[in-house]
Amino acid sequence: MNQRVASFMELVKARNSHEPEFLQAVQEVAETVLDYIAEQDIYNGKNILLRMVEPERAISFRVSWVDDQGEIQVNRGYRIQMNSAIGPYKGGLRFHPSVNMSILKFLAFEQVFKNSLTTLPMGGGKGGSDFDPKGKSDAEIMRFCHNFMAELSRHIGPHTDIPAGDIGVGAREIGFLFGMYKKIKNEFTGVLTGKGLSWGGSLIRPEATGYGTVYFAESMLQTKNESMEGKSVVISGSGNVAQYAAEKVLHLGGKVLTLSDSSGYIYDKDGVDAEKLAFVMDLKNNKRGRISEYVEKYSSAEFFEGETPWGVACDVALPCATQNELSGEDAEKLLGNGCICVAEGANMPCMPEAVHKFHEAKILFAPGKASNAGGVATSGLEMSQNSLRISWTREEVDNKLKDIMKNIHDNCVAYGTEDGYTNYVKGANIAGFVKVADAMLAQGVV
Ligand SMILES: NC(=O)C1=CN([C@@H]2O[C@H](COP(=O)(O)OP(=O)(O)OC[C@H]3O[C@@H](n4cnc5c(N)ncnc54)[C@H](OP(=O)(O)O)[C@@H]3O)[C@@H](O)[C@H]2O)C=CC1
Ligand SMILES: O=C(O)CCC(=O)C(=O)O
Repeated sequence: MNQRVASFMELVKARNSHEPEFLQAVQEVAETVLDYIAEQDIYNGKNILLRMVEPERAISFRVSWVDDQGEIQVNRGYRIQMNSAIGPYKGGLRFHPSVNMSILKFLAFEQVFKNSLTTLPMGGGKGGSDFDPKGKSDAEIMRFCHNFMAELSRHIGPHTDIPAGDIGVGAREIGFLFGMYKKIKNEFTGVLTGKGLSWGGSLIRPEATGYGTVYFAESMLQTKNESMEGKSVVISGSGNVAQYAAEKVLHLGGKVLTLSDSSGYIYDKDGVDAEKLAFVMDLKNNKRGRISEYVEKYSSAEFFEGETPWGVACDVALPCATQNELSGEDAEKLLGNGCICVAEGANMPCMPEAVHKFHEAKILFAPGKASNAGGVATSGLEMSQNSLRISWTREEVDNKLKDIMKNIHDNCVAYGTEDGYTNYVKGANIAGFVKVADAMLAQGVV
């Protein structure tokens, strides 16, 4: 760590000492952006990054609700409104027992850079709750979502802050949240994205994060005259992002070898084909089952309880589950098995030691804030369609998504290439920073 970064991190740590994930995300940006800032006269002495690491607003609130046994339960709800320099706050809601300020601040901070990279006018935010949707009935989920929105509705709006889904928040939860917002405000507006198609949602939004991650990986591979065709691909997770990443890999002629959840991973030596993927989608999205059930249906597969899939030999790895799920040791296994490309579908799934090893080995590595930006970009397209009261076709949205991902890729290359190697982390951080920083400068010290 150079002195500039060390001094900066000392200040940030003094204020956020109990927030390891947030410090991890800030340090990665500081390491790539501070030297760039020092070289640019316009940013020098303006403390822009120091301002960017402080949320404009961090809201924490009580969510009480009644379970199916008539017991009163209490959870904590949050919304971090990180930066609104280039547009209203935008970012998902996560319902998971691990949710706390550190995790949401890291996600909100990354969201600021990601949203800037999309080139759409969206600031960054993130929110959620330590509520665990696993094992809850639909009625319990509905009561929780309604009580969560009863408070959140005071802080959001179509011109202020537009939440969406993330871990544990999918189409069902967005429906319940939207229903309560509409009731409280008595208005039908595009206050959430990821809505159902018949009430303001956009085609391709469910697919967008996974598809976008694979479009990004394909662009990276093309810089080496390679493509997804014929590649073996290891994917973690089996939720929204993993499912549609797997679908796009299949469209492009790749072979999906693994999927996982928090109980372990399945390895299918024959590959997860379209029919098997449809089984997984039904299992996860409707039956809300466990990935281990895959091996009861398909004998070509094995289940590895409590393990992650990074030891399986592959050409391409797509971590699509959660933060810090791929360690330095895992990175060594991937490199040892000849992996040439890693694109993050999840937010910050690779630990810093893993990223360091990928860079050292000079393989293709994309940070989530660039490679998974297709989800929020398509949310931006949903907002445009809501404002214009129109809906674009599937093909129109998919083409816009492809263009946006290509543009993000090219911007990373422009800002991150040195001596013939593209450091996509550096490229994404600087390209994301510049747009937000310029807007902050123009708006003065607010
Ligand atoms: N949805 C979106 O549009 C976007 C999502 N992302 C990121 O992608 C990642 C996945 O999100 P999404 O697919 O929407 O979420 P889902 O809730 O649909 O799926 C999450 C998947 O990750 C697994 N998982 C969650 N926590 C852990 C853990 N601690 N260890 C192992 N596995 C875990 C889940 O398994 P289990 O069911 O057992 O918990 C599940 O398979 C997150 O990092 C999210 O922030 C990024 C951009 C946009
Ligand atoms: O679509 C959105 O607004 C949220 C997407 C998101 O949470 C993310 O990019 O991590």
